Amino acid sequence: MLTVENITGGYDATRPIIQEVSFTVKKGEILGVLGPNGSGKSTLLKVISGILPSTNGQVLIEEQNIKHFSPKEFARKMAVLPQLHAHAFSHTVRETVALGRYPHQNSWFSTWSEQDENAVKTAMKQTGVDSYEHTNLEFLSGGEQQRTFVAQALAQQADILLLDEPTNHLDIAHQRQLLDMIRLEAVQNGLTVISVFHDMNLASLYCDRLLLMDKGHVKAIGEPHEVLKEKQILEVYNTRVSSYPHPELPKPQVTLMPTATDERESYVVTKEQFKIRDEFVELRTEFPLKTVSSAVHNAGFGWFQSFVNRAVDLSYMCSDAHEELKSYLEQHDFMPSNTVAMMTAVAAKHVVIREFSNTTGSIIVAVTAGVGNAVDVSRAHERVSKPYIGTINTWVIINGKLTEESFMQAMITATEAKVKAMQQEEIMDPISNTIATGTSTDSLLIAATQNGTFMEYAGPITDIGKLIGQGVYETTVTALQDYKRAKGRL
Ligand SMILES: Nc1ncnc2c1ncn2[C@@H]1O[C@H](COP(=O)(O)OP(=O)(O)OP(=O)(O)O)[C@@H](O)[C@H]1O
Repeated sequence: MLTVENITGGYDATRPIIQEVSFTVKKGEILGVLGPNGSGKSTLLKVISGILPSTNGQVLIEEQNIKHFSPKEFARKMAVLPQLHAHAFSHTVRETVALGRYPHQNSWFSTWSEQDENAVKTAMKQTGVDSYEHTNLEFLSGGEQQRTFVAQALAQQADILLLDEPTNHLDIAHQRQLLDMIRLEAVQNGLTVISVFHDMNLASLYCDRLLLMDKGHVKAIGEPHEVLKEKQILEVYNTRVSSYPHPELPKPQVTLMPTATDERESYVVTKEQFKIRDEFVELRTEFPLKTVSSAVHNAGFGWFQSFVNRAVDLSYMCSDAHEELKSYLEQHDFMPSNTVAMMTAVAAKHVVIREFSNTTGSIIVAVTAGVGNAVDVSRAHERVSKPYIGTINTWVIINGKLTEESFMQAMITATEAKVKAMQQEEIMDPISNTIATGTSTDSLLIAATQNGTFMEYAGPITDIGKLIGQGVYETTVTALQDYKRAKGRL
């Protein structure tokens, strides 16, 4: 365990750079150090590693003050990758890495052991520099040089590793490779790591805890979600960020919010922009719309400029509907990465498109309703049969600026309105013989221009919620009546 106790220090005793810094790092833990330029991150590492003096406080390794270690003893405890290297360009990669073995030798290179050899070879392999071990550093790229210096620090086989921007110069693949490897060393071999990062997202992904420096002081220390708070980042960096979850890991990620004004002009989507083709309904917009949907293609949140509701034959069967739909979009001149698409068994000509407005703004609702597969969701557990095609696809396009909360509430409001329409039209679940709440494959899309009226909430008592409720209900009722008419039931 490394303990930093109330450390104050810097380059000049009369002007301490870091002040009263305290924290502990457990064995096998990775602590990421963040902070703006000049906040004292590198200075902190230099004071911890004894390169710079402290005027107050102490650094302890396993409860022993580092001042009591001999230089070689200390080097076996702690290895340092500095931010700026004294580039020994005339050395080969192997020679540079071998320098890391210095603390393990009695006299300079005279006792090169098998253990030294193995440590150098392993470190070169771990960092992927073994293939150019005999090349002089001057002939390597910045990233390759960086990895050689990391290899040197690893070859030192110290218990604690201090890294100053280890991913400097590295491409995304080498960033991942290096940090995966360091994480593995921490988890499997108990390597303790303190590393300076500029990239908050990488730090969040790979570190157990983060320490945020501000003007030489510790502003915050804790797990990534405790440190990467929007307000805290704004205070320290004077920069607005937005935090979002990593898609696979419980690690927050942040994205920069530019101060530059939005170049998009104010614009609205109108009903006339919808086109009904033979095989699909399409909407193409001038600017991307922020969208959340359960569509087949590009579900979830995103920004998209074209929207497709494709009619397929009742017998449509495909082992990979995602791929098939993607090539269909390409064939029909849609850019798949910029398009949300869903499928229906209802002919495109049966789509019902309506525009609704009140003082808050306007929305357009488009519904295709096929209810051959109607289900009462509260009785669905009684079913064993596989679903067949018969889907209600609902689009709600909103001229306004929604929060994420409103997007979610808009989905609930629209779903409730659809259920009410099913009730109104007495659409039955043929198996339970109760009123259906939808079909087993319904899809919903909410898309907003993100300019115009700010809509913080979209529940039924808000102006926008009222529009969605009325709009989805009335449009769905009409679509259901059309469906019945088409089936000759009315
Ligand atoms: N060699 C030096 N002599 C005197 N002062 C220095 C020296 N190096 C840095 N400083 C000062 O110490 C302060 C902190 O610098 P430090 O390098 O620790 O910041 P940092 O957080 O690592 O910044 P960066 O993100 O830019 O690498 C700065 O105000 C800087 O001017």
